[in-house]
Amino acid sequence: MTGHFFEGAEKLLEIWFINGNNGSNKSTKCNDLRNIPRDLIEEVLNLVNCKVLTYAQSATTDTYVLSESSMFVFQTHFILKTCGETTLLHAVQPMLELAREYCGFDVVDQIFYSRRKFLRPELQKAPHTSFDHEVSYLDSIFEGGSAYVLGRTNVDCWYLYTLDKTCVSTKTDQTLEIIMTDLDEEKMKIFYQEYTNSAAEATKKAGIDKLFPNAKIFDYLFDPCGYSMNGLLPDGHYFTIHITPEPDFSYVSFETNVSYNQYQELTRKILKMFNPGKFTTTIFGGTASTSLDGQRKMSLYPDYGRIDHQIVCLVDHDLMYSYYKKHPS
Ligand SMILES: C[S@+](CC[C@H](N)C(=O)[O-])C[C@H]1O[C@@H](n2cnc3c(N)ncnc32)[C@H](O)[C@@H]1O
Repeated sequence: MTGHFFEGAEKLLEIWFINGNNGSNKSTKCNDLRNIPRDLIEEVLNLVNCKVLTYAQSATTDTYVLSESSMFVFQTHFILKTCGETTLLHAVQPMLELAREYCGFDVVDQIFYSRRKFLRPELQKAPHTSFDHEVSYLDSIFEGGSAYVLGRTNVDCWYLYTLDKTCVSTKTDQTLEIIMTDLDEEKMKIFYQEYTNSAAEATKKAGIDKLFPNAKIFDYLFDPCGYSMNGLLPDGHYFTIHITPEPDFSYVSFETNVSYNQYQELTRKILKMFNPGKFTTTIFGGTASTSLDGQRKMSLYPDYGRIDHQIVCLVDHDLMYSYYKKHPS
């Protein structure tokens, strides 16, 4: 394979912290990741090989649109999502040090590192050259890590690394991620500067602004093509969409932490918006949030066959992975 290529598949890292020193494991006002100076966050992002394109703050969240995807910083956790040939895991150790120094967070409550199988793994830089190398890297930092692979390793699969322990703060959290490939070429034209003048116009044309009408949207249209957006909802929830529209390796991801009861409807809207040939959904939930049981029966979509469907029950979280392929027309 030669010529232009971009690895859309993101590496996704989420780290939750607690203050082990105050006995109660409760965070105080000083225990806040948003206290880390912005220039130090940017230094960490340099190590990962990505740049900040836009930065904004809400009452609950600092949000960064990056040259390769996104970062969200909340009081007790952060989410870093980077694509291309970035070296996301180089952010782990520096972020642990910054969290200790500026926020008094001396204990990692939980970590989730996940990604889909890369299209071209041979282009990745260490430690991302294989999942085994990523696991060894994380094992050198954390104790009690567990590594999982879901889906078919010879077709399409999804990897996860997490800590095998009970957690304090993540039990009520939930996340939906939809990863789409083989996208509709007509729909992907929206995300080329040749057809669309600005990021705001792309957001409108695609209907992204209608997904959560009360969201504040931070969007970016790349030259000559490509699109990234972060959305902040008034209640502190987020959503984020990243688009690689080139037909030979098209890729779109959608992620949100809004509540479970919206997932079915949201997935339908996203499928209509992008019309992928294949997609996976991962639904992640703390065991204290609404049970995944309802999702299990609901997650069927008319134009698609569900090829794989796996449920993993971790110590404090349940995870549902599903892989779908469009029916031949
Ligand atoms: C950063 S965006 C979205 C990333 C996201 N992970 C995805 O693939 O859905 C990637 C798209 O922007 C294009 N692009 C243009 N200039 C870029 C740049 N300087 N850095 C990263 N991507 C760029 C790529 O070719 C690709 O189509």
